[in-house]
Amino acid sequence: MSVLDDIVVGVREDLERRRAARSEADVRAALADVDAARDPMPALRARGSSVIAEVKRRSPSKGHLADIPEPAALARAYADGGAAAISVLTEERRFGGSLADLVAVRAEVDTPLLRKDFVVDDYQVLEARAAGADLVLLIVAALDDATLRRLHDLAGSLGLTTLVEVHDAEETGRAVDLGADLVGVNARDLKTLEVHPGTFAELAPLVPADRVLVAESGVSGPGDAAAYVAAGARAVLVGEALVRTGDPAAAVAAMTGLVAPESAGAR
Ligand SMILES: O=P(O)(O)OC[C@@H](O)[C@@H](O)c1c[nH]c2ccccc12
Repeated sequence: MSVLDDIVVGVREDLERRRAARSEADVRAALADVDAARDPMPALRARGSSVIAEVKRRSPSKGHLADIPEPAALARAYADGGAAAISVLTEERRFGGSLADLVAVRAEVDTPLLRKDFVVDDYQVLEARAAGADLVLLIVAALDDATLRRLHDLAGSLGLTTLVEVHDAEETGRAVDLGADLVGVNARDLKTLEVHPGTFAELAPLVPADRVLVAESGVSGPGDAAAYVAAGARAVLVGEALVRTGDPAAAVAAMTGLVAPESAGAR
């Protein structure tokens, strides 16, 4: 079993526990009480790079990254640094997150929020919106086409933006065919956990220029961000480098507003 398959097994167990405690009908009823979802696309399409800053305590590949006793305080720093969106990892077993983190961050900032998890079931999309998320991640490698489309449509019907994550050419084709406006290229292969920094430049030309590309994983600072921007990224999604620095606001600001040099291939 690949690492991804293994993670999804645990995610399904956890989600069935939550569904037993709170019915889907209850979650749907709660949707009436949340503010309309914020649209992250105008900021992501604007000139100059954007940062999607992640609240991440640990990962299967790196182990412990940061304690983050107060996710809201970290999110405040990200917002102050000019993050276009904030990603909150809600997976519990491997990443040490929870939906409670998302709720806490939502109460603190007005920035668009991404629920970063292994979404495989309608229930998770509904609970994301009910918790105040504005975006959800859909990982192409974890979903068959019918499920990918159903989750994408459900998210759209709730006003959620989907970040559709790919790590090879086949998955990129599936994301493009789906009509995904926001495509994330994850340099970390979730099947092996290896990082391949060249993946972004390989896959970017396969994505039509009207879509917004996000470079995900292994971005350690402005130099990496600039390289991705030159290869066609409008945004970088950064976790580890931001949760480990002493000044997350400054770190976000340093990766924001970068523009591709004239010589870079326009997408
Ligand atoms: O901490 P990094 O290397 O900056 O990576 C952030 C983000 O890309 C990574 O957390 C991630 C990308 N896609 C995911 C899917 C599930 C869990 C986590 C991820």
